[in-house]
Amino acid sequence: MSTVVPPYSLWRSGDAISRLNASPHGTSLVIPKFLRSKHPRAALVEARPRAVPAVNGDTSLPTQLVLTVDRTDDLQAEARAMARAANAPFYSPELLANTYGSRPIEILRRSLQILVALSSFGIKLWLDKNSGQLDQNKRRRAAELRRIFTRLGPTFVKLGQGLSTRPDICPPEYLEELSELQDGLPTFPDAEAFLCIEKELGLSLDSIFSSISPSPIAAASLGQVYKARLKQSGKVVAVKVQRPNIEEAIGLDFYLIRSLGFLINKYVDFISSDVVALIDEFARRVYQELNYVQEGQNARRFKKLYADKEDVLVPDIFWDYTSSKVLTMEWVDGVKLNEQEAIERQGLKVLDLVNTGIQCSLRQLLEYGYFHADPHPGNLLATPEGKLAFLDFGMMSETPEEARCAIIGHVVHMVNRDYEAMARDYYALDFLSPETDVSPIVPVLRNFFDDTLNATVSELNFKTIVDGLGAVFYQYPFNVPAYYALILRSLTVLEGLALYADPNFKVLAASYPYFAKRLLTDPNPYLRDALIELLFKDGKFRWSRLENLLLQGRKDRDFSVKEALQPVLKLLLGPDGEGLRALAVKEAIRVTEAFVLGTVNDTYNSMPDFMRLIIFRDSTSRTLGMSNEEQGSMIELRDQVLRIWRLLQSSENFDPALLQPIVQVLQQPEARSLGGRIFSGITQRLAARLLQQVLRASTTVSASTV
Ligand SMILES: Nc1ncnc2c1ncn2[C@@H]1O[C@H](COP(=O)(O)OP(=O)(O)OP(=O)(O)O)[C@@H](O)[C@H]1O
Repeated sequence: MSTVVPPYSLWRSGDAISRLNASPHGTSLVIPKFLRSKHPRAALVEARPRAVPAVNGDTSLPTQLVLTVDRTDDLQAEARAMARAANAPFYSPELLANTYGSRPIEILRRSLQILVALSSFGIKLWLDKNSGQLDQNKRRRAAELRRIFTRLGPTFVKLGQGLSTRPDICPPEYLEELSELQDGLPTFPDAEAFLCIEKELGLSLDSIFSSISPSPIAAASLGQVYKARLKQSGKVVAVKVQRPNIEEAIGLDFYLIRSLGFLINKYVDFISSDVVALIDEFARRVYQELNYVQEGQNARRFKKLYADKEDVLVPDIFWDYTSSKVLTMEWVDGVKLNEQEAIERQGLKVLDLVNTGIQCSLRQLLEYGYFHADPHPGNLLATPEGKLAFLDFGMMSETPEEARCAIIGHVVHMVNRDYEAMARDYYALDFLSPETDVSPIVPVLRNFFDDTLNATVSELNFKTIVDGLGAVFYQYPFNVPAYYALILRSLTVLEGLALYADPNFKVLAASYPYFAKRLLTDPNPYLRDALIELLFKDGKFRWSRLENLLLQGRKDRDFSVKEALQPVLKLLLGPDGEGLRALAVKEAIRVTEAFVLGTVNDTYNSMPDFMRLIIFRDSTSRTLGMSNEEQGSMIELRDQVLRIWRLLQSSENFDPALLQPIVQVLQQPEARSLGGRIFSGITQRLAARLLQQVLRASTTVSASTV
C-alpha cells in the first residue's frame, strides 16, 4: 500500500469524489454533492484527548479535575459509540439458516465457486500422494492454498490466518505460507468508504475531517485504512472503514461451511472433534472483529494494561468518530517492524524494539493473560522516538490463569530438560485428557531435544522448538487450545524479525529471565510447587539450579530480590510445609557439613606434611579419609552456596532478614531439634570419619608390624 505523503489532501482526479483544494490557510475539503445532500451537518463533540491546563499556570482547574472531566467525557463518547454499534452483526447460526436457507441460487453459486477452488487443490494433493511426491510438493501446494484463500475472499483469508497459528493441524510449510495472508488484499472504491463514514457517524465528511487521504493507505481482510486530520482538534488520525457487504459475504460462507461441518460430524469417523463447534467458535471470533467499537474497547483495555511502560504505544480511540463499521484512532507515525533498513536509518535498533516486543508479549501472555492475538509485522510499528506501537485489536485472546502458570512451568522444564515433567505439563495445559498415557511422549521429547542441541535449550532457535513441539503435537492426540498456538506464533513472529538483525538472536534466551523471575517470585501454588520440584531432586537441593535461576531472574527489569523465594519461604513456615521443612533440615546438615569439612580440608591442605602426620597420621591429600571425589563435591557445594550468597548480597534491595523464615524454621518446636540434628549430624559424620581414619591407620600399623 502506498503511504500518503503530506499534503495528503489531494483527491485523485477522475474519482467519484471531486477535488480537495489546498488553501493558503490550510486544506479545505470539497465534498461531492451526493455526499453533502444526504447528511445535514451535525454539531461536533470534541474528540479526546483534551489539552490539560498547566497546574502552575493561571488556569483555575487542577489537573486531577481536568483528567476526571476528560475521562467522563470519554466514557460518554464511548457510550454513544456503543449505542451506534447497537446493531453490530453477531454470529447466530439460526439467523444464518433463516437468512440463507431460502436463497438456493446464491448458495449454489457460492458453493460451486468454493468447490471448484478447493477440489482442484484436493485433486493435486491426491495426485501428489499417489506419485509419492507429497513431501516434495508441500511448499508449492501451501503457496497455492494461500492464493486460493485470497481469491475466495475475507472468510477464507480469516480461515487461512487462523490455520496459520495451528501447528497441531498444519505442517510447518503451510503455517509459513498461510501466515502471509495479511497483506496485499484488494481495495474497495473510496467513494463507498466515504459514504460509509458519513452514514455510520451521521455527520458529513467535511464536518469531521479537514482532510483525508484520497485512497487507502492500507487494505486488510475486513477493512481499509485512511489517514485524515480531524477538523475539531487538528489531530491526525487513522480511519478504518469496513468493507461493504462484508457481513453478507461472511454470513453466506459460514452458513455453507457450517453445513459442511454437519456432514463431517455425521459421516467422517476419523475426525473425533466436534467440527461444528469449532466452526462456531471461529465464526464468533470473526464476527467480533466486525464490531469496531469492540475493537476500540480492546485497544483501550490493552493500553491500560501494557502501555504503562514508556516504550510501548497504543493509539487512542476517538469515540465520537467510531461506530461498528468505522474506527477512528490516533495516527501512529512509524515504520513496520519488518522494514528493518528504514528503522536503522532512523537511528533505531531493531533488536531493542524486538526486545520491547518480547517483554510486552510475555506480560500479555503470562501476566494478565489478555493478549494481542494477531501480532504480525504489519501490526507492529517502530515510532521515530523508538517506541513499539501495537495496532489492530480486532482479535484478542485470553489465557486462563492455570494455563499461564503451566506454560511458565513448561518452559522451565524444557530449559532444564526435564522431559517427564514436560510430558506431565500437557495435562495441566489441558492438551491431553487425564486418561492419555504420556509415557510414549517422553522419549519423543528426549530424542528431539537431545538430538537438536548440544548447547543449552535456551540457546535454541525458538522456531526450531516450535516446529519440534509441533511435530510431536501433530503425531499424538493433542488438542492444542487456540491461545497456546497464538502464543507460540507471537513469539515466533518476534524471533523472525530479530533474526534479520542478528542471525544469532535467541528468543528463548531473551525471555528466560522473565520465566526465571516468575518462578522465583510468583506466589501461585502451581508455580511455587514447580519451583520446589525443580530445586529439590531425590531429597537434595539443587544449588546450581537456584544459582542459574537467580542469575537469569536478575536480568529481568522488574526483578526484585526481595520477592525471590518468598513463596517457598512462606510455605516453609506454613501448615503444609512439613515435607519441605524435612528437606530443609537435611539440606542444612549437608551445607553445614560442607562448610565445616571444607574448612577442615583447607586447613589440612595448608598444613606442612609433618603436622599432618602428627595429627592425622597421614601425609596424603586425603582429608579425614575422604576420596578426591567426595572432597570435590563438598567443596563445590560450599563454593556454590557462597556464590549464591554473594549474588543475593550484591543485588539491589537485598536484606538478609528476608531469609528469616529459614532461621524461624530452625527455631520451631518441631524443628527445634534441628540445631541438634545438624550438630549431631555433623559430629556423627565427623566422628565416623575420624573413627574410620583411626581404624584404618591402626590396621595399617598392625599389618606393618606383623
Ligand atoms: N493507528 C494507525 N496508525 C497508522 N497506521 C495504521 C493505524 N491503524 C492501522 N494502520 C495501518 O493499516 C493497516 C491495517 O490495519 P489493521 O491491521 O487494523 O486492519 P485489519 O482489517 O484489522 O487487518 P487484519 O487483516 O490484520 O485483521 C495496518 O497494518 C497499518 O499499516
